[in-house]
Amino acid sequence: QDSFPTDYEIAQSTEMEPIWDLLEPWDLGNDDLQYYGEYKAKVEHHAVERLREDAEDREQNLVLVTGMTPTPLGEGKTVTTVGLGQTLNHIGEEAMIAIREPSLGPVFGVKGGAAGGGYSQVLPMEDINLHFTGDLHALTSAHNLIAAMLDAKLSQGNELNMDVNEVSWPRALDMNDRALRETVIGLGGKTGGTPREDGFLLTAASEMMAVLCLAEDLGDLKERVARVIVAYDDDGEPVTVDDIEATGPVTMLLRDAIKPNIVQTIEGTPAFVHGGPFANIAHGTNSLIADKAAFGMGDYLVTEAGFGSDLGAEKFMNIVCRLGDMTPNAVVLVSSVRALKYHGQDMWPADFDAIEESGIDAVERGFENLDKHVENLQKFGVPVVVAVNRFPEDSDEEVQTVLDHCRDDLDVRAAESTVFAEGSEGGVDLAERVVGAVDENDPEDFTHLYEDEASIKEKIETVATEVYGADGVNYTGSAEDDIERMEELGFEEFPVCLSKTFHSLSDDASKKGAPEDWTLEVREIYPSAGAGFLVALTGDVLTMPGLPADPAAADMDIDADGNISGLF
Ligand SMILES: Nc1ncnc2c1ncn2[C@@H]1O[C@H](COP(=O)(O)OP(=O)(O)O)[C@@H](O)[C@H]1O
Ligand SMILES: O=COP(=O)(O)O
Ligand SMILES: [Mg+2]
Repeated sequence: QDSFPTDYEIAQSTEMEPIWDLLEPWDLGNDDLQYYGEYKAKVEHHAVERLREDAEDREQNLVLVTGMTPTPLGEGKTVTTVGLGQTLNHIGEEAMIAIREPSLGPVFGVKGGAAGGGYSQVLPMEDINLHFTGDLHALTSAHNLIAAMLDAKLSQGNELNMDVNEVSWPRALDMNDRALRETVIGLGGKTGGTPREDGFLLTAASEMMAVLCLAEDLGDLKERVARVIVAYDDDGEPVTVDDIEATGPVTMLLRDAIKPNIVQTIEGTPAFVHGGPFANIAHGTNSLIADKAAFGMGDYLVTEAGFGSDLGAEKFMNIVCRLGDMTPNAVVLVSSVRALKYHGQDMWPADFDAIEESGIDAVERGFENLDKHVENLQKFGVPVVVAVNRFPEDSDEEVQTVLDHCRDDLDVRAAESTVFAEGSEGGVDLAERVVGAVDENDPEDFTHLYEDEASIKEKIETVATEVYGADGVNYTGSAEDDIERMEELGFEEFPVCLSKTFHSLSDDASKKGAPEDWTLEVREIYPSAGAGFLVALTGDVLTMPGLPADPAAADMDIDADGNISGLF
């Protein structure tokens, strides 16, 4: 691939339009936009409201992009989302894109940026992958203001009678720093506060992120912030952000972050890039505000849910579409030859690059994983289109084997996609099959996997058995007591967001394919009362990831003229 330019080189060689010129034909003018330089903007509240109203008179064809269980590098959902959005416009449809904004954790870690790649990127990729418009910084500050005000209450009179062992609000940082996973704070004697165990989670896993992504508008955001539970008192009663008098200042810190960011793709398609929850430790899709605004601008909205369909897509269907009252009209399942080969045998993610095998049988052995993801998605009653995201090292024969398997054995639409290497020229077959799927779809067929009235255990067990392929669920740690507390608090009707490894359909990262004869371990359940869902922790999933010994950061640099290298 030496000849192929880097993502950054392609981005730098693209002549971007000033964002005000780009958006003018899409009915967004100067007084609708808060500019962050020439190429980035936030959409003002009144314009979001107008777009929501405009959406009532438009077709709202919602296309979700998900994937099979990925290798540690990712299989191209963001690339496919951007590429498909570009291609739909290229073939004459009016399409919008909505994706999440990157976290510095993965940018400097293993996966790198989240602005797409090749000729299917959102721009300016170096801004978007670094500080963008400051939303992640604002969310980190908002999260930590709550933590600081909580500890101030705790160590200066504790008039709320908070139980020091029942504080449920850690600190946050937008960096993969395992050393901060478990900490002891309040040291230093009388002036140091109240000594207690604490820790950090990645900002993407903060309930502040989830609240931002599910809020309707600034007023709703404030009400949700107020409801966030940060601790329990000596009687086991919840203590909220409002109880510690932090609602106002925290919402004030998010007054810009709540406005959706809008940028452009390499081919000049407008794209919302807003909110950034991961799909393993959080719910995994961009803000509802961006989705609802996008529906007012185009007849198609292409949006991405993180990691495999067992994570992002399951949560999109069961949580986001439920809370946001949306109905997907088609789902694109991104597959790759490299991921299929990866699923031919059990292996730890770190051993991924050990795959040398080539040829058809190596690809065919991985079909078990792809088939399970297709089967899962069909349970939601939404038509599936498999995209074979072609990498440079793939042979025609390997790609054709996947297409034939999908069309002949699974009887689902499938298309080769080369939107990475070619932009919209490489996405026409995929886009046409997506349009076909949307045209044939009956939105009435869409269904959640469980009803609001189902019990908490029924919800967890439905996802575990129907989506992950588990035989059942084993509740360990505090899980049983937590469920009782959730029921006492009246949260039984909340949907459940399962936090699980993304390296496997199961909760064991070394298991590939479609693991059978296993039981899901759920060890803790806590409420995201502001977001409106419960979080169930499984296995050894980490809300504060760590950096590898050789992080992507080590290959990044900037010269005296500001030219960046190594960012991808
Ligand atoms: N067809 C492709 N050829 C080469 N590199 C690709 C291709 N598709 C994706 N990539 C690269 O793989 C990585 C993961 O892509 P991304 O779209 O972020 O995946 P996901 O969103 O599924 O995690 C990125 O570095 C991206 O540039
Ligand atoms: O939450 C994870 O998202 P990606 O799969 O797009 O990295
Ligand atoms: Mg992605």
